[in-house]
Amino acid sequence: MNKNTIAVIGAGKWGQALHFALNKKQKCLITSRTKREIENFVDLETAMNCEYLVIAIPAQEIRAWLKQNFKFKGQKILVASKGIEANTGEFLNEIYSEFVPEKNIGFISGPSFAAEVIKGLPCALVINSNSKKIYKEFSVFFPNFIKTYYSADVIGAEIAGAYKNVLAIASGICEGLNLGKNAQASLIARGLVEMQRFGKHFGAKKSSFIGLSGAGDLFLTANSTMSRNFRVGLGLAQNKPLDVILEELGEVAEGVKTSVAIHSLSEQHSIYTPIANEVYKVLNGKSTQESLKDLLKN
Ligand SMILES: NC(=O)C1=CN([C@@H]2O[C@H](COP(=O)(O)OP(=O)(O)OC[C@H]3O[C@@H](n4cnc5c(N)ncnc54)[C@H](O)[C@@H]3O)[C@@H](O)[C@H]2O)C=CC1
Ligand SMILES: O=C(CO)COP(=O)(O)O
Repeated sequence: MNKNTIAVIGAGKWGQALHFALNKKQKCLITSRTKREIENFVDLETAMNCEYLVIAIPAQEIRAWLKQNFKFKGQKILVASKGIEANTGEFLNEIYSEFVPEKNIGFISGPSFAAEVIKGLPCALVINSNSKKIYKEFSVFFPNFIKTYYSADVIGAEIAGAYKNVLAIASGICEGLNLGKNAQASLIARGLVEMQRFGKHFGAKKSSFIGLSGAGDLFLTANSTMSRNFRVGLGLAQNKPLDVILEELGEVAEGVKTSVAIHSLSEQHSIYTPIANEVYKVLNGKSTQESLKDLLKN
């Protein structure tokens, strides 16, 4: 393993933006499945030998990717994905725990559209880890336009980052149906309460939901057409079939699969999650008007 080296794995929108940011203060490598014309692009083996790895591949792909490619040699990992595995309902920290010891892993969260980070625009993010050492070591890599905070609430940050994608779909539907700003603010505020309730069940701290990882990322994503999840909602409001919406999008919208995970986890654990459940149902064919009626019922 090469000491003091860092690589980003996954050269999608977020991987490339993180690579841009992390390449400011020191050399940062990047790799992906297909070769890209990006500065410091390397093959997977070279990247894997770095001491620090930032992994930015979609949540649903992580388990298979780790099984196929990952060999733990003492690397420190920063997970940049936001989602919950649909077919198991497992959180990403649970999946990673089979491959990486807890003291070697952190999760990055907070409001961060890749398109703004790659322009060097300022933002504030949270590195969540059970080890403060991981925060300290990764935070020195970040450039001065990104302020980093520490939190030990891994599950809170994970749930907030994953849940807000589902709520952004709901907010996109609200916008697409022209329900007005009152409705949208109500939806977002109740969404925040809902994700907090869901999180509490799994041991998350309330403070994570009112900070950058929760409210910060939710307000960003649920209010902007820059969000892929929000755009999925806009498409659903126009009665476009989901496969057409996703084909047009051409990038990952994690909320689609995460809604499946939240739906099954909330049924299994009897957690009241009305907004996420309606998103799940609309994604499975329920009309948006019917869904609105059901959400307005007492
Ligand atoms: N784009 C953004 O603004 C932000 C995205 N994220 C999260 O980062 C994650 C990645 O998102 P984006 O980069 O934006 O998506 P993207 O759709 O732009 O790119 C996904 C990348 O993952 C790679 N990939 C897909 N399946 C793979 C597999 N089986 N093995 C290896 N690589 C695979 C693709 O080749 C592609 O490079 C998502 O969980 C997303 O929620 C988090 C914060 C901001
Ligand atoms: O997580 C994000 C911003 O923090 C990106 O959101 P989308 O995946 O909806 O574009």
